[in-house]
Amino acid sequence: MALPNINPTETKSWKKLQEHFETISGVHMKSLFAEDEDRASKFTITWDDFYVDYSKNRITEETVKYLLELADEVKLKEAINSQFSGETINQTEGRSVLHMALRAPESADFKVDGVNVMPEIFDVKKKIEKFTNEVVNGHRTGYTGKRFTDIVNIGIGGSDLGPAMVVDALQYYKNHLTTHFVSNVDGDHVNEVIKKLNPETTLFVIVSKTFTTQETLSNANTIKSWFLKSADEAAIAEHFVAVSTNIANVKAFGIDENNIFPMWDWVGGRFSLWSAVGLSISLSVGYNNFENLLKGAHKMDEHFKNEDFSNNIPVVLALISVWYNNFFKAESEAVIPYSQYLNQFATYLQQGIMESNGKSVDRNGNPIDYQTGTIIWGEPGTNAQHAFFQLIHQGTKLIPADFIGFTKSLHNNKDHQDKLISNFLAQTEALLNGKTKEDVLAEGTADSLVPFKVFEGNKPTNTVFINKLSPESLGKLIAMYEHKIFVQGIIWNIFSYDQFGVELGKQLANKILHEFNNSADSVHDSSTQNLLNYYRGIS
Ligand SMILES: O=P(O)(O)OC[C@H]1O[C@H](O)[C@H](O)[C@@H](O)[C@@H]1O
Repeated sequence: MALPNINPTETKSWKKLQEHFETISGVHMKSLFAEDEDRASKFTITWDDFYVDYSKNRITEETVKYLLELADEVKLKEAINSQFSGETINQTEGRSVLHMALRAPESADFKVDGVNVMPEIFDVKKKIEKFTNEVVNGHRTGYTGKRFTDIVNIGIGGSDLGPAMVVDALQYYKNHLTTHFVSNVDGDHVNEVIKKLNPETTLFVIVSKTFTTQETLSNANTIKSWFLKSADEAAIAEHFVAVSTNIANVKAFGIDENNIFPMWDWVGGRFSLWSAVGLSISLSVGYNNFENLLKGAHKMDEHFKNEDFSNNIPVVLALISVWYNNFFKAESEAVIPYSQYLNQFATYLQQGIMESNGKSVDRNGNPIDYQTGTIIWGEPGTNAQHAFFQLIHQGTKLIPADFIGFTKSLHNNKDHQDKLISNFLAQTEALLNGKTKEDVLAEGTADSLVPFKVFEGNKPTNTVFINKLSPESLGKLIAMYEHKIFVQGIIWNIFSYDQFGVELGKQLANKILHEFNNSADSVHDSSTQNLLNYYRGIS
């Protein structure tokens, strides 16, 4: 069965939202708060250890009502059911989209082509658990009998960003193994990592869903050659494992069959950290913590699937984002985690959000005349405050922002935590209220400086306050954004699970690479041709 196929701009609710927008776009949120003392609690969802306050948005109850009607009109509920029941909702690639199955309990029933996939998921999970325990406990050793000290994840895109972000985010829970990530085809990346490694004690995890990706295969081959300078071929079986759907290519690379961790084409690369792609997570924080990450994501799946839309965190966040994207014409959204552990979170989300929803044709293949995927960016607070917050506060662009914070710190330093959270709260308050001319004058500011010190305010934020950063709460948070992506793709009537837009550059790079060593027979524009000649002349 196909996904619903409804042009959102032709729905009744879209028209209502358009008219409603005209009445609300000039309203300051300050007055919305002043008019309704229950506003904050009306627009707050509490669920498990999540407290999500979306009251600091340019919305009223009427806005939410129309947005919820939009969700109904585009048949969001049906779409969610189609996804969870394993229908081939990735229609352009003819695949199901079932990363939720990877974090479901063994008793769950997720079917692809009528076959329950839970048994094979659990076979691989058991393999991950056994392998993790053997490496962490030192029962599995390198070719000279020494225990492993270092793990190198070799992958790119979805085979790198998720594991890298999670390993960094969960460093508090880490064991003695040092984990490295090699992704870029830039040889300086792999060589800098190699400098830190001892071949006798390093385990290499090659992660590539397709096992055809230029960057990953180049890095894997470079590492293999370096490794073989100290070890012989037989040692590869002890030091190299692979995660892939392409078993034939993995074997051709020389990886022992027992060292292959399979994945499936119904797991999109950017949603794959829950599969064996997360092997380096499991190795870094131990299998139990990896399980807890999955458990958290599963809880969010249940919330998303079963909760009424008005109280459904991913749905509400997605609708608010559509409101800004399509009515206020906001181009970007910032994600600001008040946790240094989430340093790579925005980078990770960029792939998930922008690769999924960066589309400009609808599900009929027709060009779209409304906005789709938002630009995502961000950095942890408080650092971000000292970098780009000026533009959010006083620039000309509207940048809705998600503020993510944790009520408890992991190292229990109350002094730092109070300072961190006071900033976390103060920023959304400042963005809401701004600072009036009267306030500025009352501070004794010279008249000539007043205009520069006035803050308009009325800048929207969502606050996602979570009890504490743990594998489980991180799993919930990531899954929250995954479902937000899905909801937006449904509303915009696009296919969120293909990424044909990354192919053209790859094809042309291969052609140019060929030309570096062969007489050129293809024609380029004069700019590209000059640059190519310039490189050939001096390289
Ligand atoms: O895991 P791989 O097959 O090596 O793919 C790695 C990445 O490369 C591709 O170009 C896609 O754009 C990404 O979605 C994918 O995650």
